[in-house]
Amino acid sequence: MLKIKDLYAGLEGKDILQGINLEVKAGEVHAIMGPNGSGKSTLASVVAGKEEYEVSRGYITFENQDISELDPEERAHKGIFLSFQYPVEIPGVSVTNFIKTAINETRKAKGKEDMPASEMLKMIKEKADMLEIDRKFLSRSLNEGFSGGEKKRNEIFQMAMLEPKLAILDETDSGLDIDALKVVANGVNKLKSKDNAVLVITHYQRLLDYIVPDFVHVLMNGKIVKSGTKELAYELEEKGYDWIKEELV
Ligand SMILES: Nc1ncnc2c1ncn2[C@@H]1O[C@H](COP(=O)(O)OP(=O)(O)OP(=O)(O)O)[C@@H](O)[C@H]1O
Repeated sequence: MLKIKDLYAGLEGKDILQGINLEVKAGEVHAIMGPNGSGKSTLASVVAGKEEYEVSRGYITFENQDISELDPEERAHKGIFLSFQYPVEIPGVSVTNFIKTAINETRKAKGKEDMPASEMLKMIKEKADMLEIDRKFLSRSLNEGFSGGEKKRNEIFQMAMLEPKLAILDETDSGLDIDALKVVANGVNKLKSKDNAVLVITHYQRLLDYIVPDFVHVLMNGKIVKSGTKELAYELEEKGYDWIKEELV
């Protein structure tokens, strides 16, 4: 589904990513871990196509199509979803209206009509129930005065509604209390199928107890320096990153 080959990318002429190789197949969950500043969020942003980032070498393909030149909306329409590290506030636009617009824009890009209102309403109810989201929450202005946990819950609601092929979750565990963490993980797990994939960026092994990864990768200085299974996440939790740095010398 997603193939990243020898990717060098960054900002203002400086490469933060220094030769990333990664393949994510349909049905797989990959976790990216690594010390602060190693390039995890940059990788998420580059895959999602954030405009300030430039690719200087290598390529990214999604479903066998080079997406390196596509803008973020086109990538979203193809089914790539990135949860925002710092969600924007949009006063006057409710959670529900925002997602309705997003869904209909995606349909339009595929040449489909708007989703009928009754179908949309049914889907909103289903997904809100699944994620234990209060109905009152749905009519609030997007992210305005949301607590950290509410922001995350809203992101997962957006993801559940959009049903992306590739969901990239960046720092999803920050600010979540343990119950909210379970709800978020539950949402991700319900989205999981043999046809879609999840890339989850996290600092803590804890989240991976709930969203169980097939592969764990360690990013350091813009490179994937080690890959393994979920056991690697336990090892990192216990030992930190220094032992990997020592292995690399
Ligand atoms: N907009 C920016 N301008 C300048 N430097 C940036 C910018 N965004 C990222 N960087 C730099 O790129 C490097 C990688 O940052 P990135 O946010 O990708 O790391 P990260 O692994 O997600 O870190 P953390 O775990 O702290 O969230 C850092 O040194 C950071 O300072």
